[in-house]
Amino acid sequence: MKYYLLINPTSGGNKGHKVEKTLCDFLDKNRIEYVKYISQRPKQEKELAREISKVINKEDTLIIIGGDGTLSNAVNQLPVDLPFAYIPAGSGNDFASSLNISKNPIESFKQIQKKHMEDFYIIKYDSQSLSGYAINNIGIGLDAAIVHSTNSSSLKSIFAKLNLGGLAYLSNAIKVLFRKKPFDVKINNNEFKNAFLLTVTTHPYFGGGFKIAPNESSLQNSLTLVELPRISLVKISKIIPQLLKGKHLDNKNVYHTTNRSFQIETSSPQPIQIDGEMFLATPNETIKMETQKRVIIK
Ligand SMILES: Nc1ncnc2c1ncn2[C@@H]1O[C@H](COP(=O)(O)OP(=O)(O)OP(=O)(O)O)[C@@H](O)[C@H]1O
Repeated sequence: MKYYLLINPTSGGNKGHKVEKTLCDFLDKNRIEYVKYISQRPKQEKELAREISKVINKEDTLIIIGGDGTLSNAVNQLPVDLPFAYIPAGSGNDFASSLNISKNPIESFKQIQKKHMEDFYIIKYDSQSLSGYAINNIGIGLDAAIVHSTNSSSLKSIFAKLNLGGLAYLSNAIKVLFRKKPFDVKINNNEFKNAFLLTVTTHPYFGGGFKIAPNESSLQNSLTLVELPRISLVKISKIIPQLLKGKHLDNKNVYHTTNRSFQIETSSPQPIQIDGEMFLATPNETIKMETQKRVIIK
């Protein structure tokens, strides 16, 4: 029995490397057998996940160490029935928050050692140009533009080092708010005019800790869709404090619904973020999203 560690050392402004060191010192000290797979370049965790899944035995445990992006890339390559564990080392760590996984690496490792397995649900998506799995959320429009702006901002790693991942999103959200144009969209064949923000999520957390869907849970076989039309900036500014308190769904301008699957059709090209990675939806792209069961060791 051994542990397979898949590590992104650069995640969370090099937090991945610190977590690797702390964990490996602990494993060495306690004579626990492990093998390290360290990603040396962006996206290499995909290859490493495929390699590990070919050699790992039933009694072994795969532990993914990195941020939400690393986990998302790895999960997309793993067989759906392969249980895995996760130790967060990102800047936002929304996935870890969703399953209450400790951000202390030794604490979360001790929990993993107990080998408690739990079913949870991620998003399976499919369209003319995109297919795969999302562990957190898929956003179209404003949401994607914010993620794009945050990822390309030099402030992200500074905020990460200060443990303020959410602040990086908030400052970029305010910047993008003034620029993004609304769009028309069909959700399960119902027309929504002037959509501005549209997110489908499998758990509450979004953008480094904001609860966009406070009642959703990864442990539930469901997805929540939240949509906000382009309303005046005065009205939007009233929603921001509500969002910070997790009360925005009470606002009459915010549409939300929970289902096991959604079909979304965009009428114009729109940026899409899938677990923080940017794509572009072509006009009339139909994106189907549904729940997909996975197993976590925690
Ligand atoms: N050695 C490497 N050098 C640079 N980038 C890497 C390396 N290994 C992996 N990556 C890439 O780093 C990107 C960011 O990783 P990740 O999202 O896990 O960290 P983060 O952005 O700090 O955390 P979060 O998503 O929680 O904010 C991923 O797209 C991943 O492919």
